[in-house]
Amino acid sequence: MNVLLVEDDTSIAIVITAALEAEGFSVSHCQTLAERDSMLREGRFAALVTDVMLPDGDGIETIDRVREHHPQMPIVILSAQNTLDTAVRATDTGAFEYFPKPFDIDELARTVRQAAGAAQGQTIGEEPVIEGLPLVGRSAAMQSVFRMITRVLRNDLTVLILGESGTGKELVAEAIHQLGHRRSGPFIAVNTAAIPAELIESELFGHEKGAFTGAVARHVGKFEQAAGGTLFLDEIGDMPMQAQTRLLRALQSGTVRRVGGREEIRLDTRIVAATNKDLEPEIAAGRFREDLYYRLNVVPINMPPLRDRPDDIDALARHFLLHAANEGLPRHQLTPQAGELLSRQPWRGNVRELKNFVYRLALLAREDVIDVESIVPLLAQEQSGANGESTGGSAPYGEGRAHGASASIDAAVEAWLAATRPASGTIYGSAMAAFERPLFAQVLRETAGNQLRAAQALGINRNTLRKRLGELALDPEEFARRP
Ligand SMILES: Nc1ncnc2c1ncn2[C@@H]1O[C@H](COP(=O)(O)OP(=O)(O)OP(=O)(O)O)[C@@H](O)[C@H]1O
Repeated sequence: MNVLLVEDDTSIAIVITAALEAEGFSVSHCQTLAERDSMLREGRFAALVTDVMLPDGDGIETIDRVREHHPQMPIVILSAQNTLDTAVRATDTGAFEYFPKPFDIDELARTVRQAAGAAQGQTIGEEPVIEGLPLVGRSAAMQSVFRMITRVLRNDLTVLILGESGTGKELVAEAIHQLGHRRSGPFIAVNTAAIPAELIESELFGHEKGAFTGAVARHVGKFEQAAGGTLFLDEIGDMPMQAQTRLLRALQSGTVRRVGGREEIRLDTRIVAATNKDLEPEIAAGRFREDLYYRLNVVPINMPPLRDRPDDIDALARHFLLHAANEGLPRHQLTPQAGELLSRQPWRGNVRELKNFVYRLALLAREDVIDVESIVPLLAQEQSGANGESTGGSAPYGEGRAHGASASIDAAVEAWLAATRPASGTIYGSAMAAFERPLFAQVLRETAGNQLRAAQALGINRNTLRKRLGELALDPEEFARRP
């Protein structure tokens, strides 16, 4: 069986060809769309494996030309642009499979074998593509999230999104809605943990007038409001038992009944649920219904914590800087070293914490180009818990790791070493000088520039202080309080 490979990167083409040949295929290779079209006219191929960005155009946009003459031919798409948008564009073509680069070459070869074996082709999706979804993720872990998203867009399978707080669960739910076949309907999000237990059923299922004291009018519940669209049930792990039972009944029967009502209303909504709780222990402890878990967990999507995908951090930080600027904050850029430093932080509050941090940075940074020096003090604050509300999340992190002030000094030292890289043999001297400057500045601030009191507080000789201040170009006058 012959496979046509369209790939302009010769070294990648060589590797793929070898893997496909090992799988028993013969491979015809070309580098442009024009060559692709002419080879397809002339030869017979069991499958097409194509890159997206080619010298004479886009491998996805021009797939219609292939489909016209070869409607049944399985197509496997390879792409270096690992955005959700590309994943969706690729699957919208009805491609057999989409591989973001870098990919596992053996998996690719196996997939082509499967595709050629099945050789049944698929129809071209009719759905237009929504550009510019704000889901950033180039890590392998996020690429598999994107793949899962593309698999549920044309069906109504229930999706359960699992992951720590701030990992992007709600954003993924929105993406499923906006890109899916129900996008013209509403997206209704309910935080089940935020609703008082006694109101939850009425919130979800609605109530009839007079159903209970205070029910002065009929209320249409979230299930009905979401008709034709998507219902996002957030924090499902915190739902009270009784509401769980009613939810299960609704999912089983495909109908809801308003509280105090008799009419059975057919469900017409895709359900996406999410939780940051590990549901299995909740089930074991009798706090979450096992049968409901199985009902919801049809398609699980696991959101990896940010610390497990450091490859995403630089791109996310740049994305948020851009957003901050679009929202009227000063426009900044990030140096590669600064991006690298951010990528090494734990971000216990995940993407939410990073986002808040970047917005604060955008607000506070004085330079247009943000380098390590602007980040270190803010990071130190972040890690000493000064911005506790922004760290969010209950996720356990790094047992045995230093906390509080010592953690912030650790982080500052690590960042400083990474950024300045003093020559071997000079590290101690440079580090002491780097540490002395902010230390002296702080003590001078506290003593309003009084050198005698500063020297006493520091426990050093006044002349030594004066000499060091000169060497460090610190002017005590600057710390004198102005009236
Ligand atoms: N991959 C991503 N790309 C861009 N922005 C993201 C991404 N992931 C998360 N965010 C942003 O981070 C913030 C937190 O995300 P989101 O609210 O979706 O998290 P969550 O997992 O639902 O959190 P919680 O469990 O606390 O509800 C949001 O502002 C969201 O837009």
